[in-house]
Amino acid sequence: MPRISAKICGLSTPDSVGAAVRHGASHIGFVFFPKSPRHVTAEQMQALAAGVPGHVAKVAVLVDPDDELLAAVAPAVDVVQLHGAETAERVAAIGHATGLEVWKAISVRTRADLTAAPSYRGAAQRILYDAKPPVGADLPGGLGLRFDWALLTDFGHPLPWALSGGIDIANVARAVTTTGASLVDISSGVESAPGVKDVDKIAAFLKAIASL
Ligand SMILES: O=C(O)c1ccccc1N[C@@H]1O[C@H](COP(=O)(O)O)[C@@H](O)[C@H]1O
Repeated sequence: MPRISAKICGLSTPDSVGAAVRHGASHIGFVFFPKSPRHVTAEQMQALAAGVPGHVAKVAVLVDPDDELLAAVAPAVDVVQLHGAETAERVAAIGHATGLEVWKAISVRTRADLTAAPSYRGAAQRILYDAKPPVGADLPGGLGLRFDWALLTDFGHPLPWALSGGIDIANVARAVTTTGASLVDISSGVESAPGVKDVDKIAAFLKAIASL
């Protein structure tokens, strides 16, 4: 079992799913957000996820989802990642309604942004720290942006957590050393263009993770 686990996010082709699974991803993510170049429908995700072995957790990345979308997606995944402005009450309700593990993404630019995390205790099972997008950005994540990882160095994490935002093969060792993350989440960093996953980059990234 590697010391550091990795979620490869924004998968939309059988090849990229295969590469993530074959090379040891602990989690694979599917984005349900029409403005995203990684957007998939529930039907596409079900087809992509069909042959994924049980030890690889399937994560649905959702942004302020309504109940209809949740009902369409939840039966085929193991984890719901909420990347919008969901309150703790909404996060808890989604957990109860779906029976799934729920991750809440927190957008970070300054230390003050971290104060949102404790409010999700008892509602989410994991916090995902991501970089805050620029004002007016089309996407709340998946922009390849980093935040100041040193902000997490002495932070008293209220919940299990993962690190995301601008991680790539060149910086992942520093990301892990600086923050102490044991689970990292990557999307843009294993792409050749927005939404286009590169199977060689996926393989190289997971190889690098295994050696940390
Ligand atoms: O990837 C997207 O398009 C996306 C859309 C809507 C919400 C979240 C999205 N991606 C998440 O963003 C982070 C970081 O991605 P990156 O490595 O910086 O590109 C990751 O958690 C994705 O799940």
